[in-house]
Parts: sequence; structure tokens; C-alpha cells
Amino acid sequence: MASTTAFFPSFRFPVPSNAKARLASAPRSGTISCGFSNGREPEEPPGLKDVQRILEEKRRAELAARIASGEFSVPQSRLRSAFRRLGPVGKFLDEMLERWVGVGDAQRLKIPQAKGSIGAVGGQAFFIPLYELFITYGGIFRLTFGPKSFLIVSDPEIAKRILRDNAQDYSKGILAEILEFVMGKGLIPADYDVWKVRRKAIVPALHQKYVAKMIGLFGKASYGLCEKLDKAASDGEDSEMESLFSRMTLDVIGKAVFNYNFDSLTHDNGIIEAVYTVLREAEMRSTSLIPTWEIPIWKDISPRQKKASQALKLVNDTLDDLIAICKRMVEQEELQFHEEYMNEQDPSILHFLLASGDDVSSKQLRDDLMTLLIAGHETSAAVLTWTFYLLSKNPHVMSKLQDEVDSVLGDRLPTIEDMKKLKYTTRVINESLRLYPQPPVLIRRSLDDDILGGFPIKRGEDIFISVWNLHRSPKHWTDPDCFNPERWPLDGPNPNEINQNFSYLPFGGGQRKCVGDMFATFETVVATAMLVRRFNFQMALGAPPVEMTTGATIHTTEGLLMTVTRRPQPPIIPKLETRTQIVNGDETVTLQEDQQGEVSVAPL
Ligand code: HEM
Repeated sequence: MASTTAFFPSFRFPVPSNAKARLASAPRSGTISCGFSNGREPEEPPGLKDVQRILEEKRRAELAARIASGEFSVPQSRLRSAFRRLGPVGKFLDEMLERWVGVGDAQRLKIPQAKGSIGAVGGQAFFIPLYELFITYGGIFRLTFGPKSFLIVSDPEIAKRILRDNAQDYSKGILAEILEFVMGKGLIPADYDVWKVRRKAIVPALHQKYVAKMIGLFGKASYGLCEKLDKAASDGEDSEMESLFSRMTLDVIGKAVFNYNFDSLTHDNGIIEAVYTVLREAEMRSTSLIPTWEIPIWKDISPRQKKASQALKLVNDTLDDLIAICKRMVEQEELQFHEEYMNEQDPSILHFLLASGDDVSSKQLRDDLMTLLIAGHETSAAVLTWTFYLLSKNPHVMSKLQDEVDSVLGDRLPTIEDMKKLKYTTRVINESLRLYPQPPVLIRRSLDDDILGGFPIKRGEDIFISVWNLHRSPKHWTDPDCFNPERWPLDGPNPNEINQNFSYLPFGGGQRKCVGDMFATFETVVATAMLVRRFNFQMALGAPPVEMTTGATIHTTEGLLMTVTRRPQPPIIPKLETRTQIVNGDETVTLQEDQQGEVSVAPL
């Protein structure tokens, strides 16, 4: 494995420790509420904000003075200064010199530097100090600690250049090195040559008919969660929503990618534990300062390492078995392969890939499946976790959301047609993804020299594009920290990186953009709609404060403990007692039909 540098290192910076940014920087707790709250978290004392404002103003004034003093500028060469004094002729000579030696305006500037020393930040999510530094140093700055330096990018134009316009000159760098043990050459870490072939093979598998079919799967998985919550409500128990969302999305992605029913909402077994062990190991490696997993002897004696290796072996063996089973199914079936090919019994991505005759080694296929499993699991779980946190803090949004869901869905399971009608629900997800992007930073390494934001950068630079900063930049958003789904008009287009000009990157952008964006949007919309239709959600009394920590996605430090209560049922149109049990895979749901022929899920 190449580099041993942790990619989310801890660090301290020369900024006042509690100096929140001018426009209220991201708080350490996840509290994002704009005047509305269910009042279950202590407020800050009134004087504190003033102190922070004064400190912040002082810091900005000092910085302005340092910039004015030329601290961030490299002196021009004497020759070029002389040319500049010669008017138009000098300008011509200057340009000639520039072309000849390749020295542009850019190279006269030095990227602002933030120096830090490696040290613990007491559990603080690493992207929070990056926000403070962004407010101080701007859309691109160099963060140096010890021998290592990173470029931190928080500017939409620069992000656009790296992700889209000059994407071929950037690789996944440290991310690929750290994830290699689990994803191998899967789509996320893959270098350009492998990526190009695999992306072409995988993207067609997520065709419209497949995604429409998945809506049923999302509905059933969400229904499973409703059953769990209903039981907790009956028993008067609070529910830890983060782990429940994680289990629900694991069940979804297992079926969707390789037709495996983890059934983790109702069971705990070896394979589920193994998946979580592997995920945690990947996250630990991505946040660890010392890469103990690379030390030869330690690797063999450390109990954690041994456990991780065994877990990975179990997951890999299971994937190999699933690939073998699926191969046999494909050999026996008579379906002709075509663009929107889908096996109704097994609509999984694996089945599509094998039926397509994709000529790929089993190892590559396993890497792809593992990548899809990881990419599509924790991301969706994190989106749901933070959405429900935000909803609990913003009851006015919750009640508007519930009104929409009541009127569009009633008691039905959502269908693909409902996705267009659940407009406000979609805006809630869009806005949740703005405030809590998953992942909060995108990682790249330059493969060639380039100019970013007017600054020259060298080949081999490690770069963090802070989506967190982009999504909360006071330059681009009104009340950036405010949870306000109304900022996206219902009759407007779905916000994405193109129509927001790279200020909004919930699914990345350019050629490495997420392949599961539609899948994930529908999954989170369906789950949100089905849950708020049936329940109200409040932070539990005595719940631990909701603070952020990070691995690949933003987690809470101590879970999201909520009191979930049943909503009173709206008036029910008399039902014809036609009850049908439908079985899909291992899941059974009872449906009923009313006099208008509308099919709905039978009450829990
Ligand atoms: C709400 C949930 C999701 C979010 C927020 C999300 C976000 C992202 C982002 C930001 C990227 C770009 C990473 C980069 O440029 O470095 C990405 C890539 C990717 N995502 Fe997602 N994702 C989600 C769900 C899914 C799902 C459900 C799948 C699969 C079914 C998936 C599969 C992938 C893959 C394979 C890539 C790599 C694409 C490439 O490099 O060509 N994601 N995702």
C-alpha cells in the first residue's frame, strides 16, 4: 500500500478555539434550527454570541492587515516589475516572458497557508475547523501540519475544475489507498483505466425500470422499520434511530445489489456483524493517525486486525457464493438480454451484470459489489438520520411534510408516480443533504500540474474538496445554517450540481458523480414519507446531545435517541376486507383494497 497518511487527520490551528465564523459557523452539535425548536436542548447563554462576534471581528481585522501587508504574496521578479513600469510595450514583453518561461500571474501568488500541529481535537469532526479556516483563508488554502500538506477547496469554480473540467488530471489519491483493502479496484477508488470500463458496465444496471422496481423494495423495508417503531411505541421505549436507519438501508442495499436478504432489522447474525466490522475498520483507517494495519507483525497479532481480516474473509466468501448462485440462475434462464433487462425474481445489479455477459474476473465483480454495498449503505442511513434530527428541531417543516404525505399517499405504499408528487418531501431531503452532505469532503490527488483559482499547483497534491463548506458558504446561501426546504421552489427543478453551478454537490459532479443518485433520492423519500405518515418524532427526554463525528459519512457521536409516537389515524374510507399477502423474497406485507380500488398497507 502506498501512502500511510491518514486522510482525515486531527489537527490544531492558529485560530481562536471558540471563534465561530462571522455568519455563525457550523455548530459542534448538529443543532440547525432557525427560530423553531422543540426546546429539548439547552440554549447558549446570551452573552456568549457577542464575545464570539467580537473575537471573530478582531481575527478578521488581523487577517485583513496581514493580507494587506503582502504576507500571502510572493514578490515579483525584478525583471517583470521593470517590464510592468514600461506601459504597453512592457506588458507585451511581460506576456512574451510569461509564454517563454511559463510564469503566469498565478505563479506570483502564493496559496494562503494554515499551519497546524498534529494533535487531538477532542472528538471534533474534522470538517468543522476546516469551515473556520475557509471563512478566514478563502476558497482555496493550504493546510500544513508537519511534513504533510493538503489543499482545502471550498470554491465552486475550483471544485468544478477538479471534478468536471479537468477531471482526468485528478485521482482518488489517499482514499483509494485506504479503501483498497476492502473495495480493491471497485468503482469508488478505481484509477481511470479500470474505472472507465467498470462505470460503463455498471451504470446501465441502474436503469429506470430497475429503479422503479426498487421503490417497492424501499416501501417494504420502510414498512419493516414502521413495525419496529410501532412496537417500541407500544412498549413505551425510545428508539435509537441512527442504528435503525443503518439496518434498514443495509437490508435495502443487500437485496438491490446482490439479492441477499440481510434482514438486519429483525436479526443479528455473523454476516451482519462481519459487514459492520469491515465498515468500522474502513472508517477507523480513514481517521487514524498511525497506520498500524501496515505494520507487519502488529497486523498478525492485533486482535482488532485479526477480527477485521476474518470479517472481510466472511464477507468476501459470501459474495463469492452469491456470485456463483447468480451465475447458475443466469445460465438456466431463457430471458433475452436487452437495455432494460430485469429478472423479476432477482432484479439485482449483480444479476444484470452477469446476464449482460460482462467479461470480468470474479475478484473485480466482488470489488464492484462491495463498493456498491458500502457506497449505498451508510450514505443513505446518514441522510435519514440527519433528516429526522432536523425534522425534530423544525416542527413547522414536519407538519407541512406530513400534510403532503397524507394527501399524496394516504396509507398506500409509494409508487414511482408518487415520486413526482412528493415534492416537498424531496425538498426536505435536498435541504438535509445541503446541511449534512454525505460524505462531507471529496478527496482527490493531482496527477499533473494545474492552476486552481489562479494558483499553480503541483502534481501529487492531496486535495480535500469541502462539500460541507460549499453547502454552507455565506457567499452562496442566504442563512446558510438554516434548515429551510422552502429555499428550493416546489415548481423549480430538482437542485443538482449543474443548476446550482457546483455550489451544491450532494452526489458529487463530473465523471465520478454518484451512480446511485436517483436510487438514493427515492429511497430516502420513500422512507421519510412512510415514517412521518405514521409517527411523530421527538428527541427523547435525557437523550445524549447530538454531536457530529465522521468517518466516510457524518455520524452522531452517541446515536439519535428519539421518542416515536403514533400519529392519530386520519378518517379511513370504509374498506372492502380484501386482504392479500404479498411475498417478495423473504418479506411479507399485508395489503388491503378499499372501495375505490386503492391498495394500501394493512394497519400495523
Ligand atoms: C443518499 C445517498 C448517497 C449519497 C449522498 C451519495 C453520494 C455520493 C458522492 C458525493 C459520490 C462522489 C464521490 C467522489 O466524487 O469522490 C458518490 C459516488 C458513488 N456512489 Fe453514491 N451516494 C449515495 C448513494 C449511493 C447508492 C445507493 C449507490 C449504489 C446503488 C451509490 C454508488 C456510488 C458509486 C458506485 C460511486 C462512485 C462513482 C464513480 O466513481 O464513478 N451511491 N456517491
